[in-house]
Formats: sequence, C-alpha cells, structure tokens
Amino acid sequence: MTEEIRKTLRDSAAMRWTALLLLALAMFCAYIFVDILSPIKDLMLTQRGWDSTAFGTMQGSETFLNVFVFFLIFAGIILDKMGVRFTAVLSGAVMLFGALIKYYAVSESFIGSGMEAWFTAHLNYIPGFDELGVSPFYEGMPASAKVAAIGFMIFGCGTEMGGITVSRGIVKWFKGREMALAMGSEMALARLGVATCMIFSPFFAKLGGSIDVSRSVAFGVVLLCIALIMIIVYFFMDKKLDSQTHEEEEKDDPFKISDLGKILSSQGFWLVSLLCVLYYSAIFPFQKYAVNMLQCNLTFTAVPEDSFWASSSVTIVQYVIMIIVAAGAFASNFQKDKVRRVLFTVASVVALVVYCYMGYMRQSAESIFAVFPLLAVGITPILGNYVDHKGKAATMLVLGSLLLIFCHLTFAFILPQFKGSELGGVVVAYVTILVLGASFSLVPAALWPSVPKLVEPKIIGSAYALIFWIQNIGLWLFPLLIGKVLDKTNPNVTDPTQLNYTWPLVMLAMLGVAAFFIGLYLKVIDKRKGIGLEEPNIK
Ligand SMILES: C[C@H](N)C(=O)N[C@@H](CCCCN)C(=O)O
Repeated sequence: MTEEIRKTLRDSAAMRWTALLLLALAMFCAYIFVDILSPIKDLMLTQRGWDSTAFGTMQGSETFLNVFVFFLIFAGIILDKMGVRFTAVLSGAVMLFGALIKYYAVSESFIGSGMEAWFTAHLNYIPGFDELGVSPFYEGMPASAKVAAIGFMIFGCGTEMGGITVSRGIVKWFKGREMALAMGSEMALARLGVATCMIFSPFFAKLGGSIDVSRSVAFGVVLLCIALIMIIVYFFMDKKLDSQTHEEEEKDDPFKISDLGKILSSQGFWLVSLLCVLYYSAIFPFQKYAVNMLQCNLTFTAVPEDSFWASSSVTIVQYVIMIIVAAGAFASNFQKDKVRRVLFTVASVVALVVYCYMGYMRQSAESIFAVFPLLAVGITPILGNYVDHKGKAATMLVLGSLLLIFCHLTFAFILPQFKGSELGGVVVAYVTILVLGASFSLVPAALWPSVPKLVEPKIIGSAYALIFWIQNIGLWLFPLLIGKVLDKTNPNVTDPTQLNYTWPLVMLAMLGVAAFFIGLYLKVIDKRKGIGLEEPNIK
C-alpha cells in the first residue's frame, strides 16, 4: 500500500515515455520548420531572388537574437526559475509566432505590398551591428529575406529555448533511469523531422505542377500548431508529476546569477561547449546547403514530368518506406529477443535499399540527402543505451569528429570526380551521407547526456542554455560564411545548380579537425580530473 502511494508518474515506464513522446513530437515539428527552406534553395533564387548570401544570411538569422541579445541565457534563467512546463509552452508559442511572420514574408501576398516597399528601403544599416560586421541585414538584401529573417530570429528563440527545456525535462523524468536512451530517442525523432522536411518541403513547393515556396512554409506552420498542442498536453502531465513529488523546482532551490560563475569555472564544461560549437557548425549549416551541394555535384538526367518516378504518389510511397526504415531501426533497439532484433534490423536495411533505389530513379537530390538523418534515427538510441550502460562518451566524441572530417573531404574532393557518372556519383553520395549520419549519432548521443556530469542538478537548465548559446554563435556564423564563400568562389555562376562547393566544404572539414583535437584533450582532462565521461550513466 505504502509502495503504491509512493509511486509517481515517472515511476511508470509508460508514463515517462509518453511524456518523452510529447516533447519529442514537438521537437520533431520544430526541426521540420528549422530546415523548411533548405531543400529549396534553388527555388528561393528563381522565385524570390535570394542569392547565396541572402539565403545564408536568412538561414543564419535563426540564432541571431539568441547570440547577440543573449536570449538563450535569459531562456536558461527562465527555465531554472519557472520550470519545465511553463518554459515549454512559452517556447511553443514563440516558435509559432516567428513561423507565421516567416510565412507572410515568403507568401505571394507580400510581393508588391507596402511592407515589401518599406523593407526594401529600410533596415539596410543597423547601427552598432554593422560596425561589428554582425548585422542580420545588408544593403540590397531582398525585402522578403529581411522579413523572413525577422520571423526566423523569433522562431529561433522559441526553438532553442524548446531544445534546452526538453533536455531539462528529460533529466527531470529520466535521471537515474534510461536518460541517454531517452535523449537519444528524442534526437532520433528530431532527425526524422529533418528527413521529413527534405522530402516534403520541395513536394509542397512544387505541388500540382505550379511552384509556390510559401506552401512549404505553410506546411511547417501547421506542424508547429500541432507541436503547441503536444506541449500543452505535456504541461498537464508535468503538473501532475510535481503535485505527486511535491517538487516545486522554481521555489525550492532558486536560481542565482552567481550559479553561472560555477558553470563557467568548469574546464570540462568549456571543452564540451567548444567541441559542441565546432562539431554542430559543421553539421547544421551544412544541412542547409547539402541538397544544393548535391544538385551541383551529381549528374541528373531530367525525369520527364509525366513519368512514373515524377508523380506525387511516388514521393508519398518513398516517404512511407522512409518511415519503415526509421521505425524498424528504432524499434530494433527495444527488442529483448535476439531473433526479433535481427528481423527488425534486416527489414529496416531492406527498406533502406529500396528507398535509396527510389531516390536514384527519381534523380532527386533532396530524397538522396534525406537518408542523412535516417541512420541517426536507428543508431542514436543504440549509442544512448551504450552510454547509459557502458559509458565511453568522450571516445565517441573523438570518433564522431573523425568521421565528420572524412565525409566533408569526400564531398569536397571525391564526389566531384564522379560528375558525369550518374550511378557512381549517387553511390558515393549515399555512402558518404550515411557515414555522416553515423557521425551525427555518435556525437549528440555522447555529448548531451554528459552535461549532467559537469554541473549540479539545479543549474542544468542554465548549463544547457550556455552550451546552446556558444553553439548558436557557430550556427549563426557558418550558414552566412558558407553563403559568402560560395558567392566569392563562384563569381560568374548564375545557374544555382552549377556552384563549386569545394571551399565551403574544406572550411567545414577544418571545424571537424579542431573538434577532433578538443575531443582528444577532453579525454585527457576527463582521466586527470575524474569527471566520469567514460563512465556509464547507470551503475
Ligand atoms: C540546434 C540545437 N541547439 C541543438 O543543439 N540540438 C541538438 C539536440 C540537443 C538536445 C535537445 N534536447 C541536436 O543534436 O539536434
């Protein structure tokens, strides 16, 4: 009887995984919106006149307020003071608001509007920011890109606040249990969001034979409405949990600004943050250009509009197969029976081969790149589980950085050698993308669950916020730098599918090299100071 009374929602596996599912589905929708324009960079040039610099500046704006107005730091403080559920709802609402602005900016109704005229004439110079060279706008930037950037900045505040809140929420529900597995599963669903976006953003933009880029953004907005509903349901579960545990995070142990000092004085924290910014700067900004990079490096034969492979139903079937790949790989993690685990894995691999074949037949760069997050869906939870039971997080960070270097150098120097060989290029692209996906499983699965080992529980929210803030500097800078380097190294190229991506890719590989050395140093420090990064989470 006493046992029963003591039981709380988080003691029930079904309840804590339901809470995770709600948060993870909300992040799934958010990740779709983050990259909603990434697979249609070429259309943004032809339909809205965004060159690579305009596209990169808009894409980088997502993190602008987080970095330069220190919004993420405030978000961390709000999270530690107000708790998970309040901050989660706030982040959902902010994301939706920003997304609506971005939708208006790229919609047909913006064209020729008074707002377009105003933004064309204004915001070309931002005092202070321009002098520092960090302005989110520039002279000649298309008005639609400026307004989209404003919306994306607001959205970025919501999504990053959501990211730290979800991590904090997972610690709250899973600490001492399957925490890394839960984080890995949440990220797996987020990766599926990226894959979904790669397939459906171009699908909606080109639906019915006419091109309208705002349809893709509208799709993202609808998903963000669903995300907000998920968060509100989570709100009530979280409230119930607190009433059972009598924990009032925000009142029991109030956050103090001096706590930030404790975080900043930890060497382990700085190394993890540095590795995080270097690694993620070579992944997320790349993701925004990857489809275009493939369009530029692969030789595609145009698929006739009336062909079977060009039909919308094939896109849907390919997406269903993608879900089978992801679900099979993900579910195999949870099979206790060895035979069932092998069966799920085999089904997933077979579906992956079918998926890849369809991508090749459709001659579609976006569906080829969509395999990138797929491997992560299956592997991240496995690796999370490994970190929970065996540890070795620091080693995984080093290995993930090595794979990253290998992949970017392959894209830069080997893939272009296959230009002209349709099948050869696609095979090299698929293999490299899948290896990059494996790297993108290793690093996140090891990095995020390591944070609770670096700081005390009550300041985890602020620690995540600080890491995200440092990471956001890179996520702001690198989309912009890639765009600028592209424009500089391709001065006379007008066809958006004929750009040379060598130098941006070399730049990203260099980030991997730096991350690799930081990872090695982290291993040394971990051993010397006994941080426990190589230790399992569950002892
Ligand atoms: C972009 C974002 N700041 C980020 O770092 N995302 C991580 C996940 C962080 C943990 C979220 N609960 C990612 O790997 O996607």
